[in-house]
Amino acid sequence: MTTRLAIIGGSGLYDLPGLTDTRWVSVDTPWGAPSDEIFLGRLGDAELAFLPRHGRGHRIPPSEVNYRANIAALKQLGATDVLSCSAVGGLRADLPPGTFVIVDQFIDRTFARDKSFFGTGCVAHVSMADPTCHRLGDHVQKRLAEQGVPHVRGGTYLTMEGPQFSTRAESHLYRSWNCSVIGMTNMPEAKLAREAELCYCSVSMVTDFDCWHVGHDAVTVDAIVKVLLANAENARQMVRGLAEDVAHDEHAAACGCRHALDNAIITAPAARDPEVVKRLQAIAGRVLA
Ligand SMILES: CSC[C@H]1O[C@H](OP(=O)(O)O)[C@H](O)[C@@H]1O
Ligand SMILES: Nc1ncnc2[nH]cnc12
Repeated sequence: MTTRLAIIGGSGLYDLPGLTDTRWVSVDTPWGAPSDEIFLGRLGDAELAFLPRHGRGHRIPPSEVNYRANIAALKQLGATDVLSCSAVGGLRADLPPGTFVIVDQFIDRTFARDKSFFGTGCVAHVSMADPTCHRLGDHVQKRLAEQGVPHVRGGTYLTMEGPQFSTRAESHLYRSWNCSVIGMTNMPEAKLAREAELCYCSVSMVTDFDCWHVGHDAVTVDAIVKVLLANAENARQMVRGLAEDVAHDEHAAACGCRHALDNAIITAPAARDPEVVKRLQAIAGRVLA
């Protein structure tokens, strides 16, 4: 299996200049339409797909992003690896704005989103013990180090429902849970990537200190955008380098993420709903064929 990298661009990352053979393609999925058309292009001999999570112009709020359609569309286009880029608030004093965190754990506090491709007619339970791809994280870390970008390997991303930012009491609560950063989008994205057997790595760029830090004003969109604009080129450069590395990674095919469904489906074959199974071909064809 070849490796194909997809980038999900978060706040401030709505395009990916510098590619060749570029085009925007429209993709439909059994779960509806993704956030926008998907941008395809090449970097050297690497093929890339790019999807702006909130759509171009940032039209879609975090609770209304169709996460299932986004992940399914990337899978349908042949993506094997997903790099998720996000803006986050820092919940630790040693994670100031401008720091990139290669997240490796999540706490999911969202409650108004579709979180699984599976359901009545075909039930599955994938492991989320290690929700991100360590191999992909290695590539990201290497690139950020080469670029001299301040970064941290590992951290817990608290996903809140939003769209309002946290109260001060909530911010302190999440700090007491040892969370590193806070955002509104990585769940259920990471869960769905796992169900679709995609390698998933979240790179979160700290844009603010949320509202817990006595020495800093509470977060505003204005302040976030300023930091995003100042750091967007770091993110783009990292992505461009990563494309080549991922394309030539000999270990990719053996990655455990790509076998997440091996022991996950519990519904007996005879009890599966044929319509549901048909829909699931888009993301689970490997085990349901
Ligand atoms: C623009 S401020 C809040 C907004 O930014 C983050 O989005 P993303 O993860 O797509 O970069 C955060 O989760 C909120 O959706
Ligand atoms: N403080 C914060 N809370 C939630 N999402 C964010 N995205 C960027 N900063 C954030």
